Amino acid sequence: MAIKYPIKPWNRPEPTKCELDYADLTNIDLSKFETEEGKLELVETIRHALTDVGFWIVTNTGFSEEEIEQQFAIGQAFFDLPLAERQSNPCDFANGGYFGYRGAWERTINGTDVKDNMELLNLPKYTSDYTDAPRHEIFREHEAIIADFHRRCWYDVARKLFVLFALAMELPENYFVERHDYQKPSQDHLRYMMYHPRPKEDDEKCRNLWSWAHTDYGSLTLLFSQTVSGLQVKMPDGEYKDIKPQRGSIVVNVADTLSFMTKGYLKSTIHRVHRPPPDQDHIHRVGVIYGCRPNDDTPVVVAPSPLLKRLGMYTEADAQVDPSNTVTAAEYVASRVKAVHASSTYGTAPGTKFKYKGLEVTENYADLKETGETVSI
Ligand SMILES: O=C(O)CCC(=O)C(=O)O
Ligand SMILES: [Fe+2]
Repeated sequence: MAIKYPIKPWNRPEPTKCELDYADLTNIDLSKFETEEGKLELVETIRHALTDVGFWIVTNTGFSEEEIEQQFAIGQAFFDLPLAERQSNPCDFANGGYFGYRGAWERTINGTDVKDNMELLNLPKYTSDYTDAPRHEIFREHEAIIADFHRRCWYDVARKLFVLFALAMELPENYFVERHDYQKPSQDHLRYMMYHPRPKEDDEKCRNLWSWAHTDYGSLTLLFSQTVSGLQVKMPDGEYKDIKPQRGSIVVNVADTLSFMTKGYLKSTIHRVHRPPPDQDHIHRVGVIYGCRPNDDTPVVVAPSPLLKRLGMYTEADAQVDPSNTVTAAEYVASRVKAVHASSTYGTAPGTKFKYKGLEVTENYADLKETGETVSI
């Protein structure tokens, strides 16, 4: 059968020559996971890194550089399709749905006339629950490669990190794995993403931000390292630092539900995407991301970790919570997706809170220090 959607090799952009202030992130070398000794060493590393930034560099994940570049190439091929074709299978934001397509230039940014420059496509899991999920023809044609990549993001990377987190928190090894079972329905997705360069004058009107400061909604985000700079993480002192591209590695961060399940011990860290440095600000910035979320029916309750108990963070009230009467991961994520995406504007006033039945995060906000604004909490 003739190939309708050939995937052209992807040319990785050159790293910036500008000097940026990079965050010093702990490296988690997953090749060590395979031996008992190595695994214990990783647990020690994680134990020390758990509470620092909430962002790590994960290496030796089993993905070759070629496999990763192939995913960027698939993303690029999708974004090269005619707009009408890309626009099929839109996300059902009104109902909190996040599988499918979101176009760029659809929303204005926080009171300005500048439009959102971010375009994305989220693919659900390759399991029997999602056989009938709408998928663009290009993805069907390359399904074998994409499905393999999708599954390995979970089995080879997220699963191992969940084991390490559980051990570091003195929980049964599979505590988090069971709550994120790849075979069960969840909002996990593989994302191809593109930021379109915008005129300097437009960027200046929205603080040069391509993605507003935010936390992610699920449990873990796996961001395949890319060479166009811009991703910045908010450090504990409130300053933003850049994430240094490291070919072949994955930048991993904790998101909201995992933070709730650990009473904030694991930090859902605020990050943003800034207009890239001058030698890269004309490049279409392609991203490949795996967003990991708890199984849809997982109650968002605090894990009974002996560590949290010793720290006084797991309280009697946490022990009394009835899991059958609690917000589920699917409910939380859907309500947040709805709040952020089912709107014609993007970005909220500094310090705005998103609340859903007792779960609360600070919503897409510009940095208070930068704006000089204050909020009463
Ligand atoms: O594009 C990036 O580097 C980060 C994207 C991001 O933070 C997100 O999609 O949640
Ligand atoms: Fe994010």
